[in-house]
Amino acid sequence: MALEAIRYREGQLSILDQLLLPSQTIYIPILNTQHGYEVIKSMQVRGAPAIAIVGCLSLAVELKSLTFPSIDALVDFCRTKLEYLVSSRPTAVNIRKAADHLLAFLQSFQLGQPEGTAQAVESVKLKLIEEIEKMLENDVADNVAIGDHGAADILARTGKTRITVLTHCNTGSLATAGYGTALGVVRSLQKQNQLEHVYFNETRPYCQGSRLTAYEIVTDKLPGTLICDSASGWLMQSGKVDCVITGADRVVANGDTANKIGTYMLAVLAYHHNIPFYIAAPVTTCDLTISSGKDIVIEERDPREVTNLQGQELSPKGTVCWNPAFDITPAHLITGGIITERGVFKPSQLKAKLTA
Ligand SMILES: CSC[C@H]1O[C@H](OP(=O)(O)O)[C@H](O)[C@@H]1O
Repeated sequence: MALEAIRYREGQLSILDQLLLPSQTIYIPILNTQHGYEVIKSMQVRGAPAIAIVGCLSLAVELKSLTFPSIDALVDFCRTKLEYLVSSRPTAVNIRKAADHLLAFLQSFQLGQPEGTAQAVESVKLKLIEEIEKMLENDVADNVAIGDHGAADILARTGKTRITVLTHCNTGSLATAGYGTALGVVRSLQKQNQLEHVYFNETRPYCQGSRLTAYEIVTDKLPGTLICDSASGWLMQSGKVDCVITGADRVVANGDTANKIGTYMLAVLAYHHNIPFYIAAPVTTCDLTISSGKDIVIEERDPREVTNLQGQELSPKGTVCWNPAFDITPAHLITGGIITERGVFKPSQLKAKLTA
């Protein structure tokens, strides 16, 4: 069983420091939203679903030790903390959607009794904490459904009984509450004894593939091979790859998708080689408020993440570097479809299917 990115037991939250994997397995206690913000910003915890869950759980942990004079005061406190957490990383939408959901949840009580007795305020606070805690179980269940829907679609589309997958970045138990999204599809194929092989990209510069996905593949004894990002085209040209599946940080209304830098390159290569390209993501990663990918904010990170490798200077001082953390894959290149817990949808169908 792969390591847990998030540990939440008896109201205590800790996260696996993914900057230290695979050489060290260190869990960091998270006591409040400031800690939550810092570990998300530094990418000690990362992955669109995991970011949302850790951010919101850090609020739940902070709330436990606090009391509020009124429901208005509780709502104002939570709004301030959630907006701060949302500002930690701009591209993944999950934490934005989770914050909006929790604020709407709170406001449903506020309308009734903005002041409220001390007992009523405490009761609303505890209900909010329960609502946040449900995010953990919901995410794992969503990922298993994504995995099973994706496996069924690929088997039907290819007519094959054993599937070889190419994937990018880390989308497994280290990016979610468990099982994973694109790597969840790999796990479902393996569960059904229909995984021939999974090739996974190192995913420079953060190396989510060579450090994190490799960790999950080795731990779960999956038939996998690590490749350099630059080997992706040559592998596809070999004819070994039946499908390419990646995760997502934000899928917008027309199906355009933001994901780890290098995803667009894979989609273009897959299109050239006529290999189905899938995005695997829970509905919590879909943002119908944005009509197309041109309006998605792409996070740019410290160039030293490129010019340094685990503290080793790779490039001479003065090297100019551009380090976008994500890119946008246009819907027409997502030829396999968007795999969600509700089913696999053509990009053009997504909005209608999610609003039906
Ligand atoms: C299921 S994780 C989704 C997504 O998040 C990763 O980005 P990061 O490691 O920078 O948080 C990557 O884009 C994954 O595909």
